[in-house]
Amino acid sequence: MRLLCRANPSLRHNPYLVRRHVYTTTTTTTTTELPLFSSAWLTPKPAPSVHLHLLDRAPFVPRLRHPSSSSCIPRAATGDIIQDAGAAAALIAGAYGLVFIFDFLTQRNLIPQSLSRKLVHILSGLLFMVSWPIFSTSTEARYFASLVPFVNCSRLVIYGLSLASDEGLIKSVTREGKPEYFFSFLSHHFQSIWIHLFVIVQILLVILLRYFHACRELLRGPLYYVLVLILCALVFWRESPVGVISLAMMCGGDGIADIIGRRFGSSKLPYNQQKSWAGSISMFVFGFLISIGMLYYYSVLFEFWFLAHCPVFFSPFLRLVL
Ligand SMILES: Nc1ccn([C@@H]2O[C@H](COP(=O)(O)OP(=O)(O)OP(=O)(O)O)[C@@H](O)[C@H]2O)c(=O)n1
Ligand SMILES: C/C(=C\CO)CCC[C@H](C)CCC[C@H](C)CCCC(C)C
Repeated sequence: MRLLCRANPSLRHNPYLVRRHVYTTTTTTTTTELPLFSSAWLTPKPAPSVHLHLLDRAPFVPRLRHPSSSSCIPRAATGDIIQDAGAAAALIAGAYGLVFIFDFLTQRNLIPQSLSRKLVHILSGLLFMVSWPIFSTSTEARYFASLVPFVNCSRLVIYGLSLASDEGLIKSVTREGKPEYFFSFLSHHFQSIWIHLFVIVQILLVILLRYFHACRELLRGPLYYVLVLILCALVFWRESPVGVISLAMMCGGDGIADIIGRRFGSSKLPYNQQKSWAGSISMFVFGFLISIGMLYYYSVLFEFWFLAHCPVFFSPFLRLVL
């Protein structure tokens, strides 16, 4: 990432890569940039005082919270809430659609179940991450976004515990739709009361599932997967490359390792006969390429915004030809 920033200095000012707080007072404006991998990435944003007003780091539409606003605590505007709720609803529908499409393709024997599962694995996380910019720039946006994997998490738990049945989901995201045993753990860094609550709920859930001890495969890989999506959305969101790179590696790299490894993985790793050189190498190569692609996607989005509001020579496209 440091290399990326050195190669393209404008990335340093990218809101997706660099946490950048801008505070305006009645007399002064202060800008603070944190080092790319500082632990301060995870620290809570300082609470605005009576004289401080947060300027959203908006990639698309920058908005200044007016000093004249009745409340000094930044709250999501109604427009933001409608936008975020709409985006979350659209993505939840999209997730149902994705599972439905791959179930349909598997039912028709157009693709094998193992490929269907890996394509759902690759596409759902990457599409989820690609769609983050449709959420508003309010501080609450990440909570709305994390509703999408949370709804899917609930589906997995409900069907995994056999409280209800959804053959389409089971066929699209499991190996053979057969029950398996479950075990798990969860521990991470968190920054707000909501995230603490989320972790407590998840830990209780894990204890409950361990107690029942007879859970389906839905409660292993797919459950870990959606938990990581929730975690990355809540903790890193669009503000840090850590979440983007983690999801690119988990969704893209790991999914492609399976597809390549199964086809060209005759030469196995010496310490693990389940994994091949072809699979492991493609995990790193494709994971790296997808990470770069995702970071570039976010940097280009920001530059488009910049292009609309700043002198044209900041455009990456014009920079290419100048
Ligand atoms: N580094 C890797 C990773 C995966 N694979 C191939 O992909 C398959 C699935 O690997 P993995 O994704 O780790 O397994 P799971 O998704 O946990 O389960 P499943 O094997 O049922 O897909 C392996 O059996 C192997 O053929 C590989 O060759 N090399
Ligand atoms: C098969 C999977 C993991 C095991 O290797 C992936 C399980 C995926 C979930 C059941 C569905 C997740 C949906 C995403 C949270 C949102 C996708 C949104 C998008 C717009 C399609």
